[in-house]
Amino acid sequence: MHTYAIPLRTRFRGITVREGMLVEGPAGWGEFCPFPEYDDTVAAPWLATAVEQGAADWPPPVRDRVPVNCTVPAVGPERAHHLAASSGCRTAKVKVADHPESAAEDLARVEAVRSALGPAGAVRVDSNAAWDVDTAVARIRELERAAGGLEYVEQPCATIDELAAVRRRVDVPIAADESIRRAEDPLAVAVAGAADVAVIKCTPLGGVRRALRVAEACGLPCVVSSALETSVGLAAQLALAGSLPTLEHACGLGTLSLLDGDLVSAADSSVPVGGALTVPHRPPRPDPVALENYRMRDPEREAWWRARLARVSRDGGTS
Ligand SMILES: O=C(O)CCC(=O)c1ccccc1C(=O)O
Ligand SMILES: [Mg+2]
Repeated sequence: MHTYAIPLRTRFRGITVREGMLVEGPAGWGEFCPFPEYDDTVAAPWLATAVEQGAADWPPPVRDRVPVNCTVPAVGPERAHHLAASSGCRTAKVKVADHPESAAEDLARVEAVRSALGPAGAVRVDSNAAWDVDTAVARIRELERAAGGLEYVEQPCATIDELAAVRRRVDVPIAADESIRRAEDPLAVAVAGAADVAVIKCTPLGGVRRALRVAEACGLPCVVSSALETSVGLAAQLALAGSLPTLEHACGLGTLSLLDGDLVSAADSSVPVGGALTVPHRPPRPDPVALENYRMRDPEREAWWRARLARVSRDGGTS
């Protein structure tokens, strides 16, 4: 196994360095990278995803290429314009509500992204559950105007009931992300009429096969989205995106550019070309030079990750 620490190019989700481990199975490598604040119970399905990948136990894909969005973090308008324009993607996902006074910056950012993509592009926003219902309704209307139309807004509020309330009051479609983390969640989202789109991440859900069942239970169009993995973990997400029976929206898997580097060779790297990624048929192998480059150098963090992996492999899945 290998423990890594890769700096982020821009702070994302409050983190500046992505840490995780690569673990080798009988048929390939998987990635174990639950965010540091997650407890062992939450981390357990992340390990299941890595174990499934290590067994190369993925369903056969039904498509070779997956269109992706470029992800625009909470940056200024010039940088946002550059990221969207240079991505080659026709869809952009813009992070908003990064801090309590962000409203004006958010409007400038979506305006810049729209001008970069042109009228034919699609702009979606993600507020990571930051708003209450009234704030969400007000902000979504302003953002929609500034963006000249929004494809959807991802997780405007924290709870399923709040999502349903916002959905009744705005015309912009609602996507559920954080509300879909456990296998029983999608049914709750569906019953409440809380969303138009389901954001599915196989990494926290426990693997490609499990996520496919979750997607089916949702009965909604799905967007497969990254958990900020390296190309090793992104391979599982791409296997999921490749095997969904239908795919109507660009996926949120173009996130490698948020990291300073990768753990595989350039040929195996999941960098979008022409706004799309290729579905891998087997897990990519880590590259020894890259592994050394991004090896975890802090012995305390290294020990922390090894202890976490040991605990979760021993009893994390059962307790
Ligand atoms: O969907 C994307 O474009 C990128 C993935 C992304 O935003 C993300 C990455 C890691 C953790 C949470 C999220 C999120 O969607 O909120
Ligand atoms: Mg999200």
